[in-house]
Amino acid sequence: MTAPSVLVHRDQDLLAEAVAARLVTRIADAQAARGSASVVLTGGGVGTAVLAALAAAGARDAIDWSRLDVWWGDERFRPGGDPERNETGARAALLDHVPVDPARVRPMPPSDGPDGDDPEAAAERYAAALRAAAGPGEGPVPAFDVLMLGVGPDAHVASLFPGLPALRDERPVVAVRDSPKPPPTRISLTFPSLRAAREVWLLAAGESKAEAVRLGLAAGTDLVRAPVAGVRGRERTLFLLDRAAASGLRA
Ligand SMILES: O=C(O)[C@H](O)[C@@H](O)[C@H](O)[C@H](O)COP(=O)(O)O
Repeated sequence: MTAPSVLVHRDQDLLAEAVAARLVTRIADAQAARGSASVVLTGGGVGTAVLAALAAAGARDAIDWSRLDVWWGDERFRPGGDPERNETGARAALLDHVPVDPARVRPMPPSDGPDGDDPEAAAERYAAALRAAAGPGEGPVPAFDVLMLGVGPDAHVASLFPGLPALRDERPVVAVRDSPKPPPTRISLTFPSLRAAREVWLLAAGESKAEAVRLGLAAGTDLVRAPVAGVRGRERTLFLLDRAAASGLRA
């Protein structure tokens, strides 16, 4: 686990553009080094703004989209195409506009998918897909090149909410019921899977995130109270913020 570095940009628009530029470089570097790259997407306002900024960036063509694996850190357990699904937002913002290999885009199963309305079975299915994609010596999930996460004002990340049992679950992917943020039923990677990433990028914009960001960086934060403090990359952890989200940090 790596100690986080903090980068602050002026506002959410600039943050999204800067993260999109960083993604181009990160993905192209990983493809040069290992032949392909893997990213884990997040829903939420900033995460989706980053994807839209990437779609609009001329430099996006520096990515070989056909050699990119796309995963999600969490998903709202809703029918395919539902506007609440993180997948739906990511497709509209980016994936529908670039030549990704459809077989390498791995959304979490919807509630009308192969397992029907059974989020536990859907979580197991996603865990099996991750296991199958993991290389030798990588464990139950791949060593993702970059994993992006939003954070809630309550300091949740992915669908790991304060106080819920998913925080202590060692399985790679779990069903979450009773999420305090609607919709109540979700699927989420757990801490061990999130921590398998080479790089973790925590994205936050706006004053409402300032306390969660502060807790995420403070020493000794209780992970049950502030899950954001529990996610670190194996090689690098970045907190990518706008000024308002960074306003609780000491200069
Ligand atoms: O399902 C969700 O709610 C998202 O996956 C969630 O993890 C989100 O990323 C954060 O809550 C930040 O969301 P905003 O950027 O919209 O505040």
